[in-house]
Amino acid sequence: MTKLLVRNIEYLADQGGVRQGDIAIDGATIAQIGAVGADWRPDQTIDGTGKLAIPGLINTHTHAAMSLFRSYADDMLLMDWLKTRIWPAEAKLTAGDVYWGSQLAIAEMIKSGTTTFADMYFFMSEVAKAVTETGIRAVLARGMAGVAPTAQQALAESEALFEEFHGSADGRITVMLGPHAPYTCPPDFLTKVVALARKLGAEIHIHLAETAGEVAECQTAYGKSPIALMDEVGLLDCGVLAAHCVHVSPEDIRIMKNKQVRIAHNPGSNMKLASGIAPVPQMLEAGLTVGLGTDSAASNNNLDMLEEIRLTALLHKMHSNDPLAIPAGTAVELATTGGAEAIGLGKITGKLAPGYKADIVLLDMSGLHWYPRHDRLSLLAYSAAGSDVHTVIVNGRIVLENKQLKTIDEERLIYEANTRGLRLVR
Ligand SMILES: N[C@@H](CCSC[C@H]1O[C@@H](n2cnc3c(=O)[nH]cnc32)[C@H](O)[C@@H]1O)C(=O)O
Ligand SMILES: [Zn+2]
Repeated sequence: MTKLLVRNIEYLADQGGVRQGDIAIDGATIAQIGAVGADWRPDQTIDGTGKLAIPGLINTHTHAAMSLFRSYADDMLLMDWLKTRIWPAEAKLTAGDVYWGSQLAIAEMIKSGTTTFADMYFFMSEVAKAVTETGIRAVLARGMAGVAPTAQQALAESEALFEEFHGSADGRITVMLGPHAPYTCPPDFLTKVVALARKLGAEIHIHLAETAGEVAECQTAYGKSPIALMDEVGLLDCGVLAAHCVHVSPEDIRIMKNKQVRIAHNPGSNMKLASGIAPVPQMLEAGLTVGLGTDSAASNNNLDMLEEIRLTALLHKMHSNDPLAIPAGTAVELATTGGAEAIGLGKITGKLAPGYKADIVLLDMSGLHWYPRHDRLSLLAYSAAGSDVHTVIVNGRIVLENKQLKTIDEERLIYEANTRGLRLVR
C-alpha cells in the first residue's frame, strides 16, 4: 500500500477552524493528521506550503453526462426546457455519449475540487466505467421514468446496476435507485421501486418539490404534497436523497425530519430555472441533513462546488433579509460533512480525520484574492474559485497534481465531448 505525506499544510480541522500540520495517508485512508512523527516513512511527499487542505467537496446531485448539453438550451422554464429541448436530445444519446459526457463532467469536477458526486442518468454502466477509470467516488442511480414500455426495463436495469457495481471500484461506487420524480413516476410504479429497494437494501435518489407547478399538480391529482405522497407510497422509509425540495411546507419538513430524508440543495440550478428558493435555514433548524449539488451542467452551467457554497451563503441571506443566515462555516459544512451524510457516506468521507478515506483537496492560496488572510474559512466560502484547486486525492490516489489530470486524457476528452455534443442537437 502506498504511503503519502502532505507536509506543512494548513487544513480545515474536523474540530472546526484551520490548523497547521501534516497529513499521513496509508493506502486509501487518512492515518494521522496534525503532528506526524518522523517514523512515518512515506513513498511520496507533497509539500503543502501555501496551500489549504479541505475535505473533498461532495456534489450531492447531478446528471454528469448532461454536460454535453451545456449552452444548448438556456433561459427556459423547467417543464418547457425538459419537454421541448432536453428530452428530445436525450432520446438520441448513445452509450458512448454518456461515457464521454460523464468523463467531461468528472474532469471538471476533479479540477474544481469535487471528490464524490451523486448521479442520476441512464446508460449507467458507462458512468460506472468512467468513475472506475478516473478514480473519483460516486453514488450512481439509473434514472427511471415510470411509464410503459420503458418502466419495467428501467427497474431491471437498476437491479442489474446494483448487482454489478454496488461496492465496486475499491468501494468507490455506491448504487441507489433513481425514480426521476413524482410527475414522471405514478404511485403504482413507485410501489414497485419501494419493493425493489427493500429487496436489494438500496437507497433512493429522487427529484422532489422542485417547482410550484409540480406541487400544485400533485395536490390536484392526489390531494397531497409530493412529500406526503412519497410518504404514503412508503418511499420515505427506504433512505432517501431528495433533490431540490424547494416548495415544501412546515408539515413537509416535519415528515422529512421524521423519515430522515436528506436534501440535495442546488442553488445555482434553482436560480437559473427560477424554480424558487428552498427553505434551507428552516430545514437546518429542524435538524434535517442538507448537502449541496450543482444539478447538471445544462442547468447551472458549470459543476464548480465552490460556486454553490458561495451561492448558498448569498442566496439565503438575500431571501431572509438576514446577513447572519448561512454563515461561511455552515456553507462549507453543507458541501462537505452535510453532503457526505446526505449521500449516505458520512462515515467514510467529508472530513479530514484519521480513519476517514483520503478524499482531500489542496487549494493554492497564492492568488491575489487570498490576501490578506484574516479568516481562511471566509476566504474559502466567499473568495476561492474552482481554479485554485491544485491537487486532488481520492481514496488515497492522486488524481490531480499541479492542476494536471492524472487519470484523464484531456485533449482526447475535449475532442470527443465537443463532437458528440454538437452531433446530438443537430
Ligand atoms: N427520463 C429518463 C430517466 C431520467 S434520468 C434523469 C433525468 O433528469 C432530467 N433532469 C435534469 N435536470 C433536471 C431538473 O432540474 N429537474 C428534473 N429533471 C431534470 C434529465 O434530463 C434526465 O432525463 C427515462 O426515460 O428513463
Ligand atoms: Zn436534477
